[in-house]
Amino acid sequence: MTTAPRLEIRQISRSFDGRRVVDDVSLSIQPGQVTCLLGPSGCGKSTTLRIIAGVERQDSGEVLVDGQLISDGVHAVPPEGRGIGLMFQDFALFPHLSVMGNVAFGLSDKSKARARVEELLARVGMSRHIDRFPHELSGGEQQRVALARALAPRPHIMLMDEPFSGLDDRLRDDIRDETLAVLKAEETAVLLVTHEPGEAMRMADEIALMRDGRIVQRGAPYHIYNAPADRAAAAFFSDINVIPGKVQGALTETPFGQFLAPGVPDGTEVDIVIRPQHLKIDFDRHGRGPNPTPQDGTPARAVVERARFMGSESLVEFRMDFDGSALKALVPSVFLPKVGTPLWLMIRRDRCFVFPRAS
Ligand SMILES: Nc1ncnc2c1ncn2[C@@H]1O[C@H](COP(=O)(O)OP(=O)(O)OP(=O)(O)O)[C@@H](O)[C@H]1O
Repeated sequence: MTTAPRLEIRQISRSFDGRRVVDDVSLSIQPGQVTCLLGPSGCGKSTTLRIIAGVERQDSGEVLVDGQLISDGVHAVPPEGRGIGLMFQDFALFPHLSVMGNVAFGLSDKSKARARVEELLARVGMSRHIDRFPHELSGGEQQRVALARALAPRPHIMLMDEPFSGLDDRLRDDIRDETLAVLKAEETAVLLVTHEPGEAMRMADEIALMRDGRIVQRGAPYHIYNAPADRAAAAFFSDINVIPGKVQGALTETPFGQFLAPGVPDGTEVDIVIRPQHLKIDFDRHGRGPNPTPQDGTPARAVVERARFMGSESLVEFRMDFDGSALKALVPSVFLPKVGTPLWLMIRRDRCFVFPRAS
């Protein structure tokens, strides 16, 4: 038996001043699943979230909760009737209410409120602060209380818009992990908006990558990172190297030998994309490089233009002998070559992506 997704949106669109900022967006989320809506600033993430929450209306498309239609652009269940919890970056606590008062705020059955508040505060590690007021708490503590408050009415769905962006890095990692544990334990379906790929990869069961109002790719973090839909999708997650080529007879010529481009018509310009951590470096042996292996392919000589120590890694920038193009490699930081050193580069062919060049 298949059960309806906890949250489903179908072909949602919304325009402002004649510009489509949400364009035919569909998504579905199961109980206990975290989906991250990831994309650059202004791509339409928050508008999508606001439509689901019911504080913005769509021009077309449907929102369903547990298979029930709650909004189709004409009829809409009001925000408070949707069973949806919200947690936004600027969702401040009520300053005049204690932690207890804040977390109990959305609970209608006051006789059971104390037990529920205590349960949630224990879960977010805030039990001993139950009688404090917001101004007596640190930013991270306030965020935990905000999470407890959002979860108190047992929402089936939680919408989170950059909820951790006000926190410093270390605290943010801890609170993210705690939040995730609590949301999973409560079987809440979560849609989290972020523009940070690191946050999405850390939090998400599924990432929906959004650009110019559209979802350009959906999948598990591992899949999106390792099989990006296009060059921009690859570039969103890390620095990339782009080796340009032109296809002749299903092959393209590069400094690293020929690359297969099956099914690509002759004359098509392509970009071969590789992340800097997938370049290998080897020493120059009096003008000769390492012996090629089938996986690494042909090595190519290059000269170090810049090398930066970055803690656990070094970022080394090269100028290729073949055509003067520039490439970057991320290598363990025990290796920090001097500027001007000739070295040999190899690229992990199984980690390269070949995309037709975008015009
Ligand atoms: N009420 C509105 N009236 C006019 N334009 C709007 C309105 N709300 C949003 N927009 C525009 O729609 C586009 C998408 O905005 P949205 O807030 O959804 O993007 P976002 O991806 O969440 O960005 P950010 O990460 O910066 O919050 C932006 O160009 C924004 O200026």
